[in-house]
Amino acid sequence: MKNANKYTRQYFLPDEPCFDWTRRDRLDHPPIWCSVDLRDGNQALIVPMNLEEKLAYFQLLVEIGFKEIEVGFPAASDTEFEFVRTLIERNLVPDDVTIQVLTQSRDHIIERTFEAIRGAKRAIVHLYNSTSVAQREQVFRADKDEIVRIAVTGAEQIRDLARQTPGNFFFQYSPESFTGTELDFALEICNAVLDVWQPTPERKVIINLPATVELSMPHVYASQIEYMGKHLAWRDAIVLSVHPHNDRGTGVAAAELAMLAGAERLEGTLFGNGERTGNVDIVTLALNLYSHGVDPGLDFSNLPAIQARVEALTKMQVSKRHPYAGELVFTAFSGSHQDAIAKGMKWREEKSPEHWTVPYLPIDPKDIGREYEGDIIRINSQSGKGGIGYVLEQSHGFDLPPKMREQLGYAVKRVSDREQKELSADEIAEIFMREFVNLAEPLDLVELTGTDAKGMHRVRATVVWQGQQVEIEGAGNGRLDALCHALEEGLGIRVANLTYKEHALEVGSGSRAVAYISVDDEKGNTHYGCGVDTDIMEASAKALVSAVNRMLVHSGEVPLAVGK
Ligand SMILES: CC(=O)SCCNC(=O)CCNC(=O)[C@H](O)C(C)(C)COP(=O)(O)OP(=O)(O)OC[C@H]1O[C@@H](n2cnc3c(N)ncnc32)[C@H](O)[C@@H]1OP(=O)(O)O
Ligand SMILES: CC(C)C(=O)C(=O)O
Repeated sequence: MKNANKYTRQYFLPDEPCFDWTRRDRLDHPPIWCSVDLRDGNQALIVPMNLEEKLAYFQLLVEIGFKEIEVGFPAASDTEFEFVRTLIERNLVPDDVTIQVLTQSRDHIIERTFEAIRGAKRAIVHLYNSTSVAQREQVFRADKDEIVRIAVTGAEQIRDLARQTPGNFFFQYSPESFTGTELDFALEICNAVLDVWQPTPERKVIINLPATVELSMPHVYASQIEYMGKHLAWRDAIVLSVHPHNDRGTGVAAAELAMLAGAERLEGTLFGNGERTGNVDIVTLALNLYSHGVDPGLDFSNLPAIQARVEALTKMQVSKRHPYAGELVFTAFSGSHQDAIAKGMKWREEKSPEHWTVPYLPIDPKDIGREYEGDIIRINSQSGKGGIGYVLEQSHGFDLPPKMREQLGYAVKRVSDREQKELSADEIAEIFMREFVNLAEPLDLVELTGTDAKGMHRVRATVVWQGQQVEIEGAGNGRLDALCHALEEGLGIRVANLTYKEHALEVGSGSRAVAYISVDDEKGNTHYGCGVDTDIMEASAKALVSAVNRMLVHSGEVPLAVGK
């Protein structure tokens, strides 16, 4: 990148240390949230929303719980104007919600704005003009006094029209491009506007300090906000507001640090829609607070539904990696993450159901309407036994012994790697059934009968072995032991170190039992099999035969001839 010297710093630092905010590590209450989706978000869309879409979006914002909503720039277009009139005339704004409208500091635009909000129960008139060095020089070609005059003239006109127009109006001023403005000039212009509006603690004015373009690292923005909070006049009659954008990808960090530095109000949008890289994302900010145990005062308990509505109305897509909302953000494909999540979920269930500390998952996906199944653990060739076993257990109810999970894990990874694809829970179950359950090759158990006498169990089994139907018999201190002896004595198949586990299969229709058996071959390698049947005795015999079949196939052992 040979042109780096083309760029220089465009932001300004306070001329005194403003780092009190660094001593705070946590936000303990939410800011006053103001959604600017219908204005800053809308003005950045390829096709801005129409009247019906804006009405539907407004309804969504109200449902989520926003109490301040910037509904548009009424002088921008007939749609914008009509929308504001519709909200007021159809009485669609709840009593506890204040709408906000944006205006430039130009006569006819301010007049049109007041026509739009005539009769509003509560409306904030938001005045802005650009104050940065770049905009003063290049866009307005005006000196500081002229820029202050633009702001003051607009503020006076707004003050006067508010007196003459029916409705209940509050005021907000933004020195647009604040982050590229010298801080003493930002103070001067805000104070000049405040002098016009004469706020009181009972009727405050909002001073909104936008990172119109994010020019610095977030700690610089925080220090700028702290400085303004310390030095603005009329301090007890001001609500200090921020409006971060995300040009450097640190909009959320900037907003959080600004709140540590004293910002009381925050303007942003759902999922960060907005000019260029977007406004700061309120969903992320709210859920970050939530993950620290603070109720954000906004309801995102059904985030997938909110996302679907926003995507349909804005025709914008939320990225698969978007914090909290993205399709993949609660998903682990990789083995060690899956293992830790599966163990963490179990630990929580047993030890601490009221607290959430599950590794790799900053919040409980269920709290925002996400599902565990299919959302958290997904399987591909990077996955491990823990995750694969977890998916099989959650989806199909098989609770495999740990060593057996390992064997299934390798079988599943092989398929995913070979086919280069993710495997669904049903595909994993299919591999499990095919490789481990009720196996009848090369040995097929056709029939098994048994008797008990004086603690001794005897079995007779009909099996198909090497293409022939054979009767075998054996005795032992249990049915499985007797069947092992029958296999050894009748077919020369020797098994050692048998382990056994069983449980009821609760997932799926009908009550079935499942048994897992492992046997060791002569080299000491362990082979697992599984049996499923309505009868537990049948299930365990099938599990043994399945384990033996896997041993025969995988150990490469040549069994003795029939009848030996
Ligand atoms: C950071 C932000 O997001 S700010 C909000 C930006 N949003 C929008 O612009 C969307 C809605 N805007 C619009 O529909 C149009 O721009 C309108 C209707 C407001 C104005 O339209 P027009 O007058 O046709 O054009 P335009 O916006 O180009 O006007 C630029 C003029 O306004 C001046 N101007 C721009 N902003 C302001 C302001 N806040 N206060 C006073 N004058 C301003 C410019 O200096 C320029 O002046 P000039 O004519 O002397 O050169
Ligand atoms: C009008 C202001 C607040 C704005 O949208 C911005 O600076 O980004």
